[in-house]
Amino acid sequence: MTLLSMECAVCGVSAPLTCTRCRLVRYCNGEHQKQHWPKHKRCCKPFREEQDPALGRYLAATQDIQAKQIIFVEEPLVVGPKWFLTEGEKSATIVPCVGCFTPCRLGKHQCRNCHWPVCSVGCAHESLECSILSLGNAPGAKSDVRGQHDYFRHDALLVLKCLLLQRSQPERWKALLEMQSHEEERLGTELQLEAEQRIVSYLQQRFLRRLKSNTNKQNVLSDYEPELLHRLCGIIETNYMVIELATGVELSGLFRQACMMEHACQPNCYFQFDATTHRIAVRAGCDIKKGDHLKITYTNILWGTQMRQHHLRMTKHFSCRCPRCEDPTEYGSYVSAMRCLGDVSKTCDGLQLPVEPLNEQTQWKCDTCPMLVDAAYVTEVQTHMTEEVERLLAGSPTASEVELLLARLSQLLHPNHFHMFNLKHTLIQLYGHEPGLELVTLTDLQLGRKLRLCEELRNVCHRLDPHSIKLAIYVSVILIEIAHTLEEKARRLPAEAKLQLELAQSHLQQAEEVLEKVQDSVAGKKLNDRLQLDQFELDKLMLANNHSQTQTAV
Ligand SMILES: C[S@@+](CC[C@H](N)C(=O)[O-])C[C@H]1O[C@@H](n2cnc3c(N)ncnc32)[C@H](O)[C@@H]1O
Repeated sequence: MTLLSMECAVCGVSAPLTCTRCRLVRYCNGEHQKQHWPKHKRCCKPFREEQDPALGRYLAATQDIQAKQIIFVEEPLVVGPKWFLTEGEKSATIVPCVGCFTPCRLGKHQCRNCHWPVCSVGCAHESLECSILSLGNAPGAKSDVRGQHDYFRHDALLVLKCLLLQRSQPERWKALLEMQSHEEERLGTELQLEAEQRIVSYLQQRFLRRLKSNTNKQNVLSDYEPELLHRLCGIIETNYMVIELATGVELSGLFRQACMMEHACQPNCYFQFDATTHRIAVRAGCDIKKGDHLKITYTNILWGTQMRQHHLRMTKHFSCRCPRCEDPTEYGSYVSAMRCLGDVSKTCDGLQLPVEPLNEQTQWKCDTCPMLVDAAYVTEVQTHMTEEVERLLAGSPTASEVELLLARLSQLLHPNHFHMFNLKHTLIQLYGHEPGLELVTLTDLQLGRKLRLCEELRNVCHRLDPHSIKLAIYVSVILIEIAHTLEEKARRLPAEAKLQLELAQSHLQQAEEVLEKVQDSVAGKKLNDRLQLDQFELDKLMLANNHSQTQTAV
């Protein structure tokens, strides 16, 4: 994907000059740049960097910004392999090429100098990085696989890439060290312990300490002490952004400006990557007013407040105080709400909500009876349910298995609770697709249930993310499934066919618009392909319906 037009903003010919302030608009000559300025100044670099004791550095709009407008585009300070690896990824036989990050088989091709895995013998990588990696004793391609996994720790490469900026790109190094690292908050935490074992001591023992005894390389780096490496781990953990390539490969990147955007549980910006240059484009997800902060979401906005807060505290070391976090109902979505079970003498239909949502130890109070429960009870129930839901969803369940768990959880949870949401989102994709449950075979009751579930889910998404900035994939799936259901209703009720088909068409158009935001992601592309087919099929259906109506009229 090319993020920016390469043509002159005035006459459209290929343009060599760029506006030096925002670097977003191009011109073929100075005359056209001058001519365009009265118009361009209304959107040229519409933000500035500011500082706040609680937030640190952040970005604020200096003028009104329209939805979808590109706010800025920037080069990465550093891009490297995925930062947070699951246990499975740590022991995978397919690993990123040390040169271009293309997935390659461990032991197939190796760099001639450092012996790290490469996609092909000709794929070169950065020479300084290669010379440091060549200080290690790489295991041979035929050696024990566990030994190879232990040696080729590609997540540690990201830290090495950061470290090498001190020599190769001093400007970027300076910008990197200005980033928030939360060094003090990390001291003694599990995150720091893990970083010590997996990254810091590994880089030190296998490569960096050997610099001292190597007369040619002694002065390559002025600082590679463990404290600096821990600081870099903190910077990465606090700031890294996930870059998803069209191939499905996930990389991690650090960006000077984009990483300054603060977190909010309802964001107003989103970003897209150029897979070739790894540049990032930050866009407005909705209209942004002058003075508003530019905000993205660092966590999963479908989680309830307690889980989001926990995740942000553990990884980013702050407590979010956005309006959603302060609202026990989370904008009326009730995604954390539990059902009140009443007491031994009386059952109750009320809902348990956190008294102080920002307090991890808060009590939960019923909105109908005086019943209070402790945070520990809620956490225990939630943890148990998380395990059950994850286990079920990991095993490609059938619709009836999902219905069973839903029925069980509905005794304890609000229908919109995030666990219920997850199960229902799976269910709408099973009704109409599961073998034996294709649309034509669904009973009217099942079809009606599918439609009701879709509407419930859409309502939750709208409350949490009214502009579908973070939930674009979820929302487009819901819209597409609504369209399928309406098409099937049209087939069953010829008298209403025209209306139902037009409604289906409008849902597919909405899905297309929502998908624009995620057009560069693998899931977004896949959904978009499916949407094109659906639109084609719907057009055919509409034509056939028009034709049969004309025939009837004649
Ligand atoms: C990606 S950095 C953002 C840039 C950072 N403020 C700086 O000065 O470099 C993330 C850190 O910014 C701070 N931060 C971001 N959003 C915040 C929020 N909503 N409330 C409090 N602190 C926030 C936290 O310290 C967090 O770990």
